[in-house]
Amino acid sequence: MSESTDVPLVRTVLTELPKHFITGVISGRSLGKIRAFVGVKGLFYAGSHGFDILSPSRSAYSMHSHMQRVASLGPASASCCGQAQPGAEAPPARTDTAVSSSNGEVAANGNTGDGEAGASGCQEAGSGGGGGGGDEEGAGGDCGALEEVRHQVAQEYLPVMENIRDQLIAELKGIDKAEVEDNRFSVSIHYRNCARVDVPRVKEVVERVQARHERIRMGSGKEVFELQPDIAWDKGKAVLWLLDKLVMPMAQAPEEPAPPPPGETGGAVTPPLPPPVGTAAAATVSSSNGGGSGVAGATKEEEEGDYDDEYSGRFFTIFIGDDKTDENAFRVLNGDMGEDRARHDGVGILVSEESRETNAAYTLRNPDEVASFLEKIAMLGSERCGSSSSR
Ligand SMILES: O=P(O)(O)OC[C@H]1O[C@H](O[C@H]2O[C@H](CO)[C@@H](O)[C@H](O)[C@H]2O)[C@H](O)[C@@H](O)[C@@H]1O
Repeated sequence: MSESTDVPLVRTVLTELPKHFITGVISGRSLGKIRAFVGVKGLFYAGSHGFDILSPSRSAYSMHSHMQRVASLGPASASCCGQAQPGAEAPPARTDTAVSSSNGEVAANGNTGDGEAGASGCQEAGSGGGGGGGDEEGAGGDCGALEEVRHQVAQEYLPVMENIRDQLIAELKGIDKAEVEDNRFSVSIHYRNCARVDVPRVKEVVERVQARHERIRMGSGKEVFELQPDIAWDKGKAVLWLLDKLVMPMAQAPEEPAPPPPGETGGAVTPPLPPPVGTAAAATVSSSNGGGSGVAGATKEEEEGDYDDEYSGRFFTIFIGDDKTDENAFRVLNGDMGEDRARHDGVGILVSEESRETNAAYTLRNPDEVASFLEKIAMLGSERCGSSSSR
């Protein structure tokens, strides 16, 4: 977020959105940092460029009520989107790759770590939390909640990444203002404050450290180099994973009929699924460099509701991002990665003041425009609920 960005507005919008749409944040920062930075509960978070994914605690519950509303009686039954329906039960816990690990965030050259502590302590639902615990209380915590799903894509690389971090810290010591940032599955080497003449030296060190390790790739961003596991994973893959493994299965989950709406008696009959409702969203969140993004989902039009299976077409994903690494997610939503367009329909929105080559379909100029856009989406969500509950 730029300094002029209305941060409280962004937070309010991000708090509002998940009541109506499945909402998430994907960042190059570590999971712990991005959760602490955004500080909103009820979102999906993916850190380390999507290598480290965490569903919100109680997400299954709230999504369940979204979906239950959709699958049972349609809008007329809704108390309101995102509100738990009376008697609605949380679906069983889903667990995935759950690990516990030490707090991995360190910083060099004066860049203080921001407390990954316990980000990995929240993932193993119902198992006592394992590890750190207490990660960013108030920033999405709820350790021990049964519904959390943690998915770490390259867990076996953690010791390697720690080695890389330590080597970089040691070998960049002689270069003034070069900073090493530990993002757990990605180590970022910032040179924004270095003398221009030192930048090639920074690059040399990074390349040397990279060459010492197998299957490590080097990327770059805004005045930053990044080393990360060289596996077929990125923000686009993370979006697909979220859609396929969490969002769609949860949409399918409710099989029991919803309780009847107030004033009605008798069991609810489950009619065929109504047209697509809900959305998945993934996006990077704003950062102090003025970039940033939020996420939201949108409703598809009823006329488009001719689908060949019960998942397809039900989700429309809006991915907003400003970083080079967001292009992978834009590509996924364009269907450029051979993905089934019907299943992964959506659009990418690039946040940029300047015109630049992109796979995104649309542009917003800055974080303030992102905030206004998301506010409108949130309003649409709440209007939909308002009108549906009055029907
Ligand atoms: O995926 P994102 O959420 O867009 O994160 C990308 C990088 O964000 C951070 O770096 C950015 O902000 C820095 C200042 O805080 C700035 O110096 C840098 O140029 C920006 O790219 C973060 O520090 C990186 O690790 C992320 O990869």
